[in-house]
Amino acid sequence: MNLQILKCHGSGNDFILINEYENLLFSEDERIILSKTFCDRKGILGADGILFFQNSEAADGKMRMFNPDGSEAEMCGNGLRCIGRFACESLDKESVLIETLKGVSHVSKHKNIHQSVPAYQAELSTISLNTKKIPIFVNSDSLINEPLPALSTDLKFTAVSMPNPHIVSIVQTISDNQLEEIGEKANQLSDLFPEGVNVNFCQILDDGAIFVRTYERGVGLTNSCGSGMSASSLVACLLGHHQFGKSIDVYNRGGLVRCEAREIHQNQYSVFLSGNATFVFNSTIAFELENISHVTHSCEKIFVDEIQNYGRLIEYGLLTRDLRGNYVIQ
Ligand SMILES: N[C@H](CCC[C@H](N)C(=O)O)C(=O)O
Repeated sequence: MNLQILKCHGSGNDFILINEYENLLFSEDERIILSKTFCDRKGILGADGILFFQNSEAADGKMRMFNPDGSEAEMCGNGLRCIGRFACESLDKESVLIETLKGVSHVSKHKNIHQSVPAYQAELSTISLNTKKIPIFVNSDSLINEPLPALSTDLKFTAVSMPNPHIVSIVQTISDNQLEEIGEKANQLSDLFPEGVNVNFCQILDDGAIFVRTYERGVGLTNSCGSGMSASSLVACLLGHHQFGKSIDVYNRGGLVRCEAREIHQNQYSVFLSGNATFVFNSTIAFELENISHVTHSCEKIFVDEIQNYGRLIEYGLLTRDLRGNYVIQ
């Protein structure tokens, strides 16, 4: 079959977007095969996930997101901005409602985060600190800045459902090796995290910004994780490092986003995640589902200006701040 795809990214977290708005193209098993094959970075494409844009009876459109290991996620913050932009442009709207596995999110075009880098804002509002909702099997209703000895002898964690599962640790310095070790261990402990978990290290920077690095369930270390940066911003407010209702610059290996956590009612939260939704290329993929190992693709359009403008944003980030979270001389 020949399949049109759009490669896109949110803060360096990259996705293959497949438009099924007019009609569904794949069975459930085929979606798993596609995500494992097309996301494989040893193949001709490679990505942190596949986003299926579908029709919805409850909203303007629906997002289904699959990780490279074939698992489906309840939320994908960076992907939500990309699908939100695709929906706005396809439906000629400035804002849309996007149905996800466990809720509906508002996505709207937002003020640029940097010249010529259009930004979109996604509202993550299906959030819970209840351990049963995450789920994490511990003997308490919530886990707020507590040790998890099964993972680490010195770090403390806060568990939050976005509604995909996250744990966040506020750390002094970010070690990729330590994060990867804890991330792998956490996703092997099914008696603690029955549905796996995304693990986030969050560094509070001296100018009020934060730096977040994430080991993603079903992926591993990624340039950034939208729901992880949102979870980390919420936890930074819960632990008194930041104020609810104020925008936080969130730096990451893929660039930067802005998050604003709000307490809507007691113990009910929303996080507004603003950042780029960059289109990279359109391509037609030719393959046979029966023998999907043989895939060819012909690139129809490369979004050169968008790629260059986002690259300048990264340079700016590097000039004013090492994206690994430390200041460098300007
Ligand atoms: N790996 C995540 C899904 C993608 C989340 C991330 N890419 C984001 O932007 O939120 C999970 O299994 O929950």
